[in-house]
Amino acid sequence: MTAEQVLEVDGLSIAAGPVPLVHDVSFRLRAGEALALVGESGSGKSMTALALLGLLPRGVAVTAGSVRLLEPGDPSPLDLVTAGSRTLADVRGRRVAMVFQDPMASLNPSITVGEQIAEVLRRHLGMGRAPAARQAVDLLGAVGIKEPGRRAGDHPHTFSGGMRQRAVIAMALACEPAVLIADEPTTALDVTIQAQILDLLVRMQDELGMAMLLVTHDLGVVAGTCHRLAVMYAGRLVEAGAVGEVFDDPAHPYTSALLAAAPENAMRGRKPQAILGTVPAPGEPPPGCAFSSRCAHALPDACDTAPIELVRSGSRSVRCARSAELRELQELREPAEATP
Ligand SMILES: Nc1ncnc2c1ncn2[C@@H]1O[C@H](COP(=O)(O)OP(=O)(O)OP(=O)(O)O)[C@@H](O)[C@H]1O
Repeated sequence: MTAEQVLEVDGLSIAAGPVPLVHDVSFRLRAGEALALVGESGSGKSMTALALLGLLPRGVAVTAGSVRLLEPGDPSPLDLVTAGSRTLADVRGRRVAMVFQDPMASLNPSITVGEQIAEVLRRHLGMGRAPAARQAVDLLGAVGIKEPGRRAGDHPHTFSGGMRQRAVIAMALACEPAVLIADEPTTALDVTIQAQILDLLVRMQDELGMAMLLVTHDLGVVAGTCHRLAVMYAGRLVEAGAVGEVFDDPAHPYTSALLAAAPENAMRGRKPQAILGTVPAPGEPPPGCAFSSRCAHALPDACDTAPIELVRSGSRSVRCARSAELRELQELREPAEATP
């Protein structure tokens, strides 16, 4: 049986004035499932994540599509794109929570960490002052803060970067949201701390049965953390599927190039190979495939004349005119011979 769907993103498009940034992005999140949204800087991952909670920067707006938050037995799910600011404020932190790269962006420097978490519990769950304070301490303990009773009374600046991110996670999870959106949650942290924070996210996700959208440019983070993977390029989804399947048998040359470029050697035994060239600027999309100018497999007739559609086949989808042929020829997989 498939787990219940908790979030349905359909045809989401985002623009900064006349400049389109994200085009027609669709994906589903199920309870207990982690979906990674990956791609190089500027591919539109953060804009997509921010749009889900109505947090787009000034001047950037959703131009089409819907983000439906589903609840079992609810015949009319909430569309977060059209929801009013009050509804969004109620949903944020209660049903859908977000963790950003910089924990200080989510923490108020002048209020103790315990009070900030308690405030979320009071606001969203209507808890009294004393029980909320006690629950805040429990939450800090649950995310691995030592001596949580004492640390709850400290201000954020007395916490290390990793501990601050743990506190932000405690705050995000305080109301046991159905969906957690984590945008590069470990990018600003030391490598050893990164692994601990990822472990924490996976453990909490599992314990609470949450759905998680993990935005990352780092494929090393995806393996072992996420079940499914959606790859974005120049504002479009170019491939999606189960992590193991996509890693073993990428269907898009861009995914293949990202795997070959991953320092964590997602393609084992190979030296990371940089992807040459640059992403086309948002306002100047080419007529055909946006990756064509960087793709070793592009053919002018097949790839450069008309937009390439996203084609679904079972749980996989891919936007590449030559995908079937290239997979058949094993052109996109890890080369058999590993270089020492
Ligand atoms: N405030 C803004 N106004 C207009 N355009 C923006 C704004 N912020 C970002 N963009 C543009 O939107 C596009 C998508 O950016 P986005 O931040 O979503 O990419 P990303 O994949 O998350 O990259 P990164 O990992 O660097 O954050 C980029 O072309 C970027 O220049």
